[in-house]
Amino acid sequence: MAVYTEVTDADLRAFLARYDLGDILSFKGIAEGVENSNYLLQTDRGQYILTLYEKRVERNELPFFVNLMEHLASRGIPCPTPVHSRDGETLQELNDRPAAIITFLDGLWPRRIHPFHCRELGHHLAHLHLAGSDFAGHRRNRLSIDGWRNLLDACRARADEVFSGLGAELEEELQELEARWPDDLPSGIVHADLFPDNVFFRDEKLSGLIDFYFACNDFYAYDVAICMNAWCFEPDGAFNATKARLLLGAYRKVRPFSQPELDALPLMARGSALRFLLTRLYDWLNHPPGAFVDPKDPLEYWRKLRFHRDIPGPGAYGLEP
Ligand SMILES: Nc1ncnc2c1ncn2[C@@H]1O[C@H](COP(=O)(O)OP(=O)(O)OP(=O)(O)O)[C@@H](O)[C@H]1O
Ligand SMILES: N[C@@H](CCO)C(=O)O
Repeated sequence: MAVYTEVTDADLRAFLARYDLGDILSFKGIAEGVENSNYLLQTDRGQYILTLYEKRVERNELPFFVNLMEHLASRGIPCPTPVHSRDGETLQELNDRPAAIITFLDGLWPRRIHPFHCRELGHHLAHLHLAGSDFAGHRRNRLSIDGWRNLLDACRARADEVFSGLGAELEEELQELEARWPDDLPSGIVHADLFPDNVFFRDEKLSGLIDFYFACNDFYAYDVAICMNAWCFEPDGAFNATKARLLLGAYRKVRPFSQPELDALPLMARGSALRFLLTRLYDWLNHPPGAFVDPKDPLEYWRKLRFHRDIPGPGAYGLEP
């Protein structure tokens, strides 16, 4: 369910009068997604997504996200482009919410991951990192290591409701990451949430990258590790080294890893697993009964974290050192 704010035909007509998008052919709410209200809009000029930004996206950060999409799209990244109103604006108000119209991207997100998806992803992720390198905006990653401490503090007292001892294990893991987390790896704009439901494919080719609302400045290798965790484990929890090799191999052909980045990959993967474990744990412990959206499984990420903690080094990802 992702239509929190209703938009009537009259609201829509008044809103679209600010744009040069032609005649409305159809307009309907999109069920997928949880953060914002999204509508699919078809006019005689094409298809668009109208997003009304709900409470979880901070208003003062919207220009960063919208300008970033525009910048990346202008560099050839297959991401949505914000549509300008007649007076040149990309952000507007609709029904007391900030709102934007972005271009529609063709394709479907993969329900089942095949090796070719990982190769395509690695290639496009590296291009995204390169394309973001001359973007003028900056956004600190609030869900990086200092943010994990706040999240763990908020969950610590009740973590053992998931399993006895989880709280202590998380504390130990975070302390080790705090002691070892680097501060000098190559960094820049990262997507930070490039899960399969944010990546579209057509005919085995990547056709779209969406949902830039966690994008921020952080280590490139951390973004790679987020993808490895989200794409290279099988539904039964087994790590698929072939998928990782394809993802990392395609990435490094476009943007080679430095030796410190390669060495840091297992640590980045642990950090990235802890980040999603903690946000899922927080949601799992705090979701209201009967909420529309079922919380995602925190333990999936606990198992991933343990995998990366137990490997001897980045060779386990199928790469030459
Ligand atoms: N530019 C686009 N082109 C085509 N479809 C899109 C586009 N943007 C969003 N969608 C569709 O809308 C759905 C929800 O979008 P999105 O994932 O950005 O929602 P959200 O509520 O902002 O985020 P989250 O997934 O974090 O809850 C997507 O699954 C996709 O079906
Ligand atoms: N991709 C996140 C949720 C949305 O950011 C997760 O799977 O926990």
